[in-house]
Amino acid sequence: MLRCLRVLPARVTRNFSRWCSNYVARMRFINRLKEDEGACLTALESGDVFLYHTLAPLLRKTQQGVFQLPLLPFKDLEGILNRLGKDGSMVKDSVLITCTEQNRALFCLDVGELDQQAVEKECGGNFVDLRKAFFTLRGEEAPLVARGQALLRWHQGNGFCSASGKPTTRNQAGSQRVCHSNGLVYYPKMSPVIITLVSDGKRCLLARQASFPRGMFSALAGFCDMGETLEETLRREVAEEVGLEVVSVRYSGSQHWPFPQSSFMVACHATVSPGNTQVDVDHEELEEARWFTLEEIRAALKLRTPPRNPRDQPPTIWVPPSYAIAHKLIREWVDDQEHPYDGK
Ligand SMILES: NC(=O)C1=CN([C@@H]2O[C@H](COP(=O)(O)OP(=O)(O)OC[C@H]3O[C@@H](n4cnc5c(N)ncnc54)[C@H](O)[C@@H]3O)[C@@H](O)[C@H]2O)C=CC1
Ligand SMILES: [Mg+2]
Repeated sequence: MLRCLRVLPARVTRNFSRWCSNYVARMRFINRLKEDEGACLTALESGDVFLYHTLAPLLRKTQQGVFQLPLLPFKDLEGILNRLGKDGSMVKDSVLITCTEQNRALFCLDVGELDQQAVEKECGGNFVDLRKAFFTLRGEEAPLVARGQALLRWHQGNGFCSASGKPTTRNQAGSQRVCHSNGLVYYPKMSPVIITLVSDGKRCLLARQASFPRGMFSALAGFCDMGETLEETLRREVAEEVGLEVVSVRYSGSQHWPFPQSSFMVACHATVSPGNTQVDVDHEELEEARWFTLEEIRAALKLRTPPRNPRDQPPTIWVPPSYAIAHKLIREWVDDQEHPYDGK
């Protein structure tokens, strides 16, 4: 980032430092809310809450036909709960998600114990499956619903201490749970996953699991084993799933992936040597894996995803849509092929 800043005009760097100091203040504020019960409650009372019903987020369709995540001010939500015959103090069960750039704390709450249709009517929206919400929402809202569901799911599944069997209690922010009988503290869990696009210099390797939608191919992925480095996971997964030995690894980026549960996806490019490209697929894990040329990948990237006509014969090859980190890896690979790094 600093290297980029050197070549930016002064106006841009001034704006960046203003944004940066606001960012630092926000991050410190969020951190304080996790530690300070009173401050967190005050932030909730002046903040906004978005809703889930049995882990399905509430969305609202605007007159322009765009789906949005409705944010309900604390007082409004208290009123809605009272009208539905519930004690409004239930809002205090909300879990802290983030703080907006306008410095409003943002929380989420699962109202699964209320009648779904009654809440929908009161709030003017619909509870939809997370997968649909994640694929429909725009910009920043998709990661927010994913994060909210992951935290709520974690709370719902960690109400008891696995050592004592006694109930655990959460802090106001919902960033941890404690067993008071033995002092054990539990934090939300994610499973680290490596996802990698393997290249032989001219082609890239994509695979499909039997559970993927018809025609969809993606990068190779696998969960980290206990004690492994990411590089070790990557080399092992590629060896296990397609029988190839990786010779180099380059980090690309990361993404929280909410399906089927919370995974922390770390995306990397990998290469095998051009003399070692014979694919040997583990059919327990993958239905198919094969090398694709640049032309085939360009054609797949041009398709609308998922395609309108998935029953076509023969099936069209398509790749995950733009919000999936696999898509970013594939686009980067195409860029690298079209504009190879010359080392300068
Ligand atoms: N965005 C994308 O394009 C893709 C995303 N993925 C995601 O990557 C993740 C891992 O991919 P897979 O190929 O399924 O992994 P994988 O190749 O490690 O195989 C899955 C198996 O690993 C075992 N396993 C080990 N640790 C596990 C854990 N913490 N949770 C669940 N199973 C565990 C289970 O036996 C499971 O059947 C999944 O969350 C999947 O949704 C996978 C492929 C493409
Ligand atoms: Mg796998």
